[in-house]
Amino acid sequence: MSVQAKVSDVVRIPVRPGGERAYDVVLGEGLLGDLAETVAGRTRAAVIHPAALRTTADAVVADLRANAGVEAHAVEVPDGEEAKQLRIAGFCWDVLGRIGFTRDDVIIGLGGGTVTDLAGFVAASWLRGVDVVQVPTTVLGMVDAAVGGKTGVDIDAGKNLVGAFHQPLTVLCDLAALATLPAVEVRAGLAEVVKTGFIADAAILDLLDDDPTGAAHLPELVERSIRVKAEVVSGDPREAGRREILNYGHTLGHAIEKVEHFTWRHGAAISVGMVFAAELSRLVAGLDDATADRHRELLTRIGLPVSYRGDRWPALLDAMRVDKKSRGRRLRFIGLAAQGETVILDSPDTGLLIAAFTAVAPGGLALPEAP
Ligand SMILES: NC(=O)c1ccc[n+]([C@@H]2O[C@H](COP(=O)([O-])OP(=O)(O)OC[C@H]3O[C@@H](n4cnc5c(N)ncnc54)[C@H](O)[C@@H]3O)[C@@H](O)[C@H]2O)c1
Ligand SMILES: O=C(O)C(=O)C[C@@H](O)[C@H](O)[C@H](O)COP(=O)(O)O
Ligand SMILES: [Zn+2]
Repeated sequence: MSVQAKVSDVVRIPVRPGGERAYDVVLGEGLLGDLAETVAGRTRAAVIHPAALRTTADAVVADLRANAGVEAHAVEVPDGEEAKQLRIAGFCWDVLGRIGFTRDDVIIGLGGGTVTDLAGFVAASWLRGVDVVQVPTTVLGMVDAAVGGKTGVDIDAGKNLVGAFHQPLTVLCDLAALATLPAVEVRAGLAEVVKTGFIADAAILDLLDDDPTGAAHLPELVERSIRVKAEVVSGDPREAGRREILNYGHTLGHAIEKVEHFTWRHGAAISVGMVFAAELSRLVAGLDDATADRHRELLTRIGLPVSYRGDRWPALLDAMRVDKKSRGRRLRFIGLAAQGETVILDSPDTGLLIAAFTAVAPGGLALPEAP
């Protein structure tokens, strides 16, 4: 495989986080060829990637060596959430040490959200911060993970609990990469697209109603989602306030991921989390029935899960307490008062939390009996 030439129109979406690096998210087909120009002048590049993208990574390395004069190295990491581990960050740091990576060298994150999160974290921590170019190759990576500078790894105590904010140099979303993406991964990415629809851009939901596979409108869905994320992150890069809306569905979603030992896809977990958030919003924020019901209907049509085991409630509640939105002993959720109108649900009553969870637990809660 060789790096493709540019074949289509390119859209540039600005991310302008005040006080932090400004950059563009570039969206089009055949963008890998842009990498040589982007990193020209650097001495070294480390291309962090999973096995599934080995051929692409090798082609990028060859291109950077031949056309940018950069000493490029492929750094292969485990697949999926297995990559987002301190042990794997340690492996990457060892490689960087071995190849003598300096402050003006550049890391390239080539892969799904797990890889861009890991590569971003390695870049944030190596020598206290080096540049990273994000090249997301999944729907989820393009519409969400690679944009906005949240980087990190999972630990036993929970999801993304160790990390840093570190904005990339640029984000290259090459839609051609999605040709090899398995359908189950497309569906997982659509969960974040649906999230963006409910919190901000209702047109997204209409496009998915029209074709729940996403295929008919994929470039538009990706572009619309990136535009929302870019706008939110530009206004609040360090999540001091409004950026929290991007966490819609994530409080329960991340808890499910933890309880399932990170074997669930992120998109699948937040799909259940959004149905729960919608039920809670119906109970405490006056969300209308049509919008609340639309969550379950649309996510089901896409093929995403909308329910979870009732007997796991105590473990989920424990996991939610270390969510980054929690303050002291207060659990906080992102809710919806209406389509596109987010609200903070601060310390909802336990009975209402249980009522909302019961709506996503088909067999009921089946809590352990009191001794
Ligand atoms: N930093 C953020 O703001 C942010 C936002 C959303 C999600 N995330 C994180 O993103 C992660 C999920 O990302 P994901 O859904 O992309 O999962 P992923 O990175 O595990 O990728 C999914 C699978 O697709 C494979 N793959 C990737 N690109 C491919 C391609 N083009 N062709 C074929 N196979 C390919 C991968 O090897 C993997 O097996 C989670 O860890 C989540 O927490 C981060
Ligand atoms: O970019 C954000 O901000 C988000 O919350 C986007 C989420 O989709 C993403 O899963 C993020 O990694 C969650 O962040 P966390 O701070 O809850 O770990
Ligand atoms: Zn997410």
